[in-house]
Amino acid sequence: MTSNKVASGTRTQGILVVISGPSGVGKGTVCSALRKSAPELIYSVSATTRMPRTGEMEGVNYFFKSKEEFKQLIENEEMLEWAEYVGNYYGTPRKFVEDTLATGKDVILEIEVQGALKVKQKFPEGVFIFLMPPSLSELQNRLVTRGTDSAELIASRLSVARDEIALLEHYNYAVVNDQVENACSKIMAIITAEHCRRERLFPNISEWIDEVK
Ligand SMILES: Nc1nc2c(ncn2[C@@H]2O[C@H](COP(=O)(O)OP(=O)(O)O)[C@@H](O)[C@H]2O)c(=O)[nH]1
Ligand SMILES: Nc1ncnc2c1ncn2[C@@H]1O[C@H](COP(=O)(O)OP(=O)(O)O)[C@@H](O)[C@H]1O
Repeated sequence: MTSNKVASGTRTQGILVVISGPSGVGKGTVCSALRKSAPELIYSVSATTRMPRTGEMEGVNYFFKSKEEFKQLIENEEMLEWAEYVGNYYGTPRKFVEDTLATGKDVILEIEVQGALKVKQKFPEGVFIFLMPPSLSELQNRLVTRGTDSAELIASRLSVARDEIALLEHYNYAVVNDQVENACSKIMAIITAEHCRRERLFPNISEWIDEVK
């Protein structure tokens, strides 16, 4: 990975990377693989009103909140974005994201599509990556295989997925999650390319070119 410390020694803002896509596409799986392979990326832990699943830990998977607590966070403007998704609230704590970006580190948000589009309004300079399933039938297989949802909830997630895929055009990149390793490699390539594009490697490149002329 590239460093966000520019040659002159000035620290620049990190990149906000938003990984989104329909439920069951593999956002959680891909992000936990990235967490292992690219520990320099910082993951934002969301708040939610949904019940913890077996093995999930407070502050690691989510900050678990009651509906009242969640509404209070919204009122106090502590949420960068929030969305209601299949009957529960999910949101990104604002301060952690802003403080981490200010230290020059890249932050990953793994969030659903409505929330991603709200973040885009506040951080248009972010990198918005839509994780695509290889097909709708494979998406259904993954939701069934995961075994966390009832048939009714799976049908509801699939119906939401069709509307979400229609919003692909608002994203900077689409990555098909065929194999987890492929998806991770593509995401890492995108982040590296974005660093290069923002001239993080040679932020003073024009001065340097003047010097060699
Ligand atoms: N808008 C928004 N969506 C979130 C946030 N955190 C998680 N999500 C999304 O909410 C959806 C439901 O998450 P979850 O209940 O963990 O189910 P799963 O991802 O389908 O296993 C997923 O699409 C998550 O990516 C958040 O902070 N904001
Ligand atoms: N590339 C892949 N190929 C096959 N199965 C996958 C792949 N990525 C994820 N899965 C499986 O699909 C299911 C949904 O993945 P998950 O990460 O929970 O999705 P999301 O976070 O987008 O809701 C899980 O059972 C996971 O093991």
